[in-house]
Amino acid sequence: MLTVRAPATSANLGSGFDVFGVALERPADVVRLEKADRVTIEMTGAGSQYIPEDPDKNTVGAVAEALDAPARIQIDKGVRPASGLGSSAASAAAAAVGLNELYDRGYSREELVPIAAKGEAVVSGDAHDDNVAPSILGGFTIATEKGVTQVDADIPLVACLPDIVVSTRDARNVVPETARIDQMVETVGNAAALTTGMHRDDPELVGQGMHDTVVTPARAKLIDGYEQVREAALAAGATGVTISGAGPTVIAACAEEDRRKIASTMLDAFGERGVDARVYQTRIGRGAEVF
Ligand SMILES: Nc1ncnc2c1ncn2[C@@H]1O[C@H](COP(=O)(O)OP(=O)(O)OP(=O)(O)O)[C@@H](O)[C@H]1O
Ligand SMILES: N[C@@H](CCO)C(=O)O
Repeated sequence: MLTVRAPATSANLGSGFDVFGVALERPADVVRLEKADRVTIEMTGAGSQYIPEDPDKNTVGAVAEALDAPARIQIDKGVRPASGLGSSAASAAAAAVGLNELYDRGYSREELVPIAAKGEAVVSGDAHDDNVAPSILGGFTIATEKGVTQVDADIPLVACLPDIVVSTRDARNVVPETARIDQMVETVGNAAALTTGMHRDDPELVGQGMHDTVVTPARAKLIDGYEQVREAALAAGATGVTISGAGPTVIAACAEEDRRKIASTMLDAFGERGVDARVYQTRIGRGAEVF
C-alpha cells in the first residue's frame, strides 16, 4: 500500500489562461493505492458523493489505464469537485505519481504530466496540463504545447470557495472566441509581470500580473458576488484578485501580514450576498508527495 498527497492547484492566475498554474500548500487529496487485478475506486471526503467510482468516469481510471497499472484506489478528497481548485486534477496527479512508483514504470515527474492530463480529458473533454502540472511538480508552472516550465515560488495566497458549483465545461462555454489587440498587449504585459514576480517571490508584481480583461469578466457572471469579494479583498490589502481556474473559487495574492484580514473580508463579502463560503489561508507549495 502506498499513500500519495497531491495538492489543490489554481490555474490561469488571470493573465495565464490555460497556461499558468500554482500548487497550493493546502488543501490536498490523499490517495492510497495497492496493486490489484483490475481498477477499483473508493471515494470519501469533500464532495465525494458527487464523484463517480466508475473507472471510466473518474480521472484516476484513465491514468491507471495509461500506465497499464490496475490497482485498488482509495481517494480521500480534500478538494471539493467543481471548485476551481483542480479537484479532478489532484486525484489524477496522485494516481500518476503513485502508480508510477507502485509499478516501477520509471517515468520522470515531467513525463507524468501528460499522463495525468489524460484523466482531465475524462471530465472536461480536453487534456489540460495547467492543474496537473503544478499538482505533480509543485511551485509555479507554465504549460505550453512545448512542455512545462516549473519555477519554485513562495507567495502567500487566500482561496475563498463559495457554496456555488461551476463546472469547467460550463465555464469554458462562456470564454470569448476573440480578443482585441489592446487586450492582447495588456495580457502579455501582465503575464510577463506575473512570471517575473514568481521568480522574485514578489507578491506586488504577481498581484499586478493577475489582472485580466478577456476571460475573467465573462466568467465572473457565473459567480454571485465576485465583484464585491474582489473589491473587498483589494481594499483589505490583496495585491491581486482573480478567479481560480474555472471558478467559483476566488483567489487573492498578498503579503503574509495581510492574509488573515483578507480571508475574513472575503468570507464577509460573500456572506453579505447570502452566499456561504469557506476560506483557505495558504501559499504556493510543493507537488505530490509519496509516503
Ligand atoms: N477523482 C476525481 N476528483 C474530483 N472530481 C472528479 C474525479 N473524477 C471525476 N470527477 C468529476 O470531475 C468534475 C469536476 O471537475 P472540474 O474540472 O469541473 O472541477 P475542478 O477540478 O474542481 O476545477 P478546475 O479544473 O476548474 O480547477 C465533477 O463532475 C466530478 O464528478
Ligand atoms: N484552464 C482551465 C482550468 C480548468 O480546468 C480553465 O480555466 O478552463
